[in-house]
Amino acid sequence: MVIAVDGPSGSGKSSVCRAAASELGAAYLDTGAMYRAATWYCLQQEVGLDDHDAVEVAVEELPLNISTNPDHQVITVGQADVTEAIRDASISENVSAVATNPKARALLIASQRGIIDREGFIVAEGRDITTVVAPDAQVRVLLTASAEARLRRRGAQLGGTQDAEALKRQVLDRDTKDSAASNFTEAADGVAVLDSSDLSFQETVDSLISRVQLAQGART
Ligand SMILES: Nc1ncnc2c1ncn2[C@@H]1O[C@H](COP(=O)(O)OP(=O)(O)O)[C@@H](O)[C@H]1O
Ligand SMILES: Nc1ccn([C@H]2C[C@H](O)[C@@H](COP(=O)(O)OP(=O)(O)O)O2)c(=O)n1
Repeated sequence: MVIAVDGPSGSGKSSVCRAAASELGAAYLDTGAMYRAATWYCLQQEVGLDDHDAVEVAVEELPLNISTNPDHQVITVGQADVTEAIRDASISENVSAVATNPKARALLIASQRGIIDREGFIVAEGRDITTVVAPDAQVRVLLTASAEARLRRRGAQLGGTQDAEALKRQVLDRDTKDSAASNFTEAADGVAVLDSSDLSFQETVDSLISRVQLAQGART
């Protein structure tokens, strides 16, 4: 069974999907981490992010490894453990350049489909999982939250280190740029909306799990 979750920045995708996968005993795939790792690699190789062809080449040779264990997330690029580094503000502010590169997307999407097929029982989250990567997923959810809730959550998550302007760039402005590559603001046909604005973290996890259990019941 494949559980596909999309949504804007700070809606809770990574934390909610990781917790739900852990409770369900499923694998977990953070596709945003793959775009972040690709961006880290481009910056490390000093590839100009506006140079589309150079970004393509870099993503083609990207030596990426991403774990699918929800309880132990490790992301490596070659020998470098980039698990922490890809969350840096410098990556958040540059990642849209890779995410809006069509060839880079095609390469990463192919890799994501390979991981999903290999795992079988998996919660995969991002921006285009319900629509492009795994449109046939048995559970398809658009996880949303108000802009205010998303800014507040991201600010708290980063320990109050970012000022309001920086947070806006990393959350709202990035969503605007990313919208050019995929539509994650409206639910496509057959995709259920889960609005987490007024839910606690655990209520959001429980809501996702109950949708999975409903789908599991429908299959037996
Ligand atoms: N329903 C919720 N209520 C309160 N906080 C939440 C909720 N969902 C997520 N969070 C918190 O918001 C922060 C951002 O969530 P994250 O999973 O990183 O979002 P995304 O992957 O969509 O960008 C995390 O610290 C997370 O624990
Ligand atoms: N399936 C996906 C996943 C992420 N992206 C892009 C959009 C985002 O700016 C980056 C990083 O995604 P990530 O989910 O880590 O971002 P947030 O944690 O939600 O802020 O990758 C994408 O285009 N398609």
